[in-house]
Amino acid sequence: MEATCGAASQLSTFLIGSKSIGGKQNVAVVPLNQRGSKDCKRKICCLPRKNLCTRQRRFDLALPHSCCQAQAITILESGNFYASFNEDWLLKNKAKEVGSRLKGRSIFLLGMMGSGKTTVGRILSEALGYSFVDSDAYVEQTMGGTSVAQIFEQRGESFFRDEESAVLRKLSLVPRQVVATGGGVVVRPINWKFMRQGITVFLDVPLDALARRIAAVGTDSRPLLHFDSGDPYTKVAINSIKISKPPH
Ligand SMILES: Nc1ncnc2c1ncn2[C@@H]1O[C@H](COP(=O)(O)OP(=O)(O)O)[C@@H](O)[C@H]1O
Ligand SMILES: O=C(O)C1=C[C@@H](OP(=O)(O)O)[C@@H](O)[C@H](O)C1
Repeated sequence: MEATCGAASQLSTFLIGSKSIGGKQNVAVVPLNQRGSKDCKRKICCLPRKNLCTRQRRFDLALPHSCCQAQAITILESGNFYASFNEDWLLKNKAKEVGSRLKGRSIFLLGMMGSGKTTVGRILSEALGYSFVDSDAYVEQTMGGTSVAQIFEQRGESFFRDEESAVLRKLSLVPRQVVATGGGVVVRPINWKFMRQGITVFLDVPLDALARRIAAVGTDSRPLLHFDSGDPYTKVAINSIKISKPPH
């Protein structure tokens, strides 16, 4: 991993309710799957207010109280995606609400491995009438179908990051897309320049939920978790710490 490791205590600063990801401020944050939270005005999404080019101004798309009472958003927690109907519905409705304000600007979804960038990205793109692009899949395509795991194994992470940045540069020029990025995209400062041509949204998912999901699907497509020791929680936590550290 290119980013250096830091103390575990730094994790919460970056991931829990924070708007600072990879050392960058003003990333829209979407807390998902926080079962048991008492905050009924939980934000589902924060985007810049009015002029979406103005990064300092924000508005919160708070869930209606009635939705929270029905515990709609907590339904997704559990790793049981079959129970996701309500969150799917909420996401689509929020997309309709903000769609016209986006004015065609693309959305870049950020988040840890397993945070749901691909899952949410597909739903969001459909609701917005945008195209959906998975940046990992795009890199694989440019490499003639070589999988991300193979690229890591054969060429190393740095090579993958170069390819990823090249892909993001291209994507940053295209409007009306929802882009699911790779979990480690934040470690290269240049990537922020590309992604901020659109709107960056961080999917904020607690570590235990991430670990459960990764454990359920395995680490085959996630080479950064291909180290021997540790249960899924430990692996996800270690990786989170690495990419949460601001780049030098
Ligand atoms: N909100 C959610 N609640 C429960 N499981 C989810 C949720 N979003 C995604 N998942 C599951 O977690 C796994 C990883 O999701 P994925 O969208 O591939 O994440 P990412 O693209 O961020 O790595 C998949 O098995 C997916 O079905
Ligand atoms: O750190 C990254 O950039 C990567 C994260 C993973 O993607 P997801 O975040 O989509 O799981 C996986 O494809 C690969 O390890 C590369």
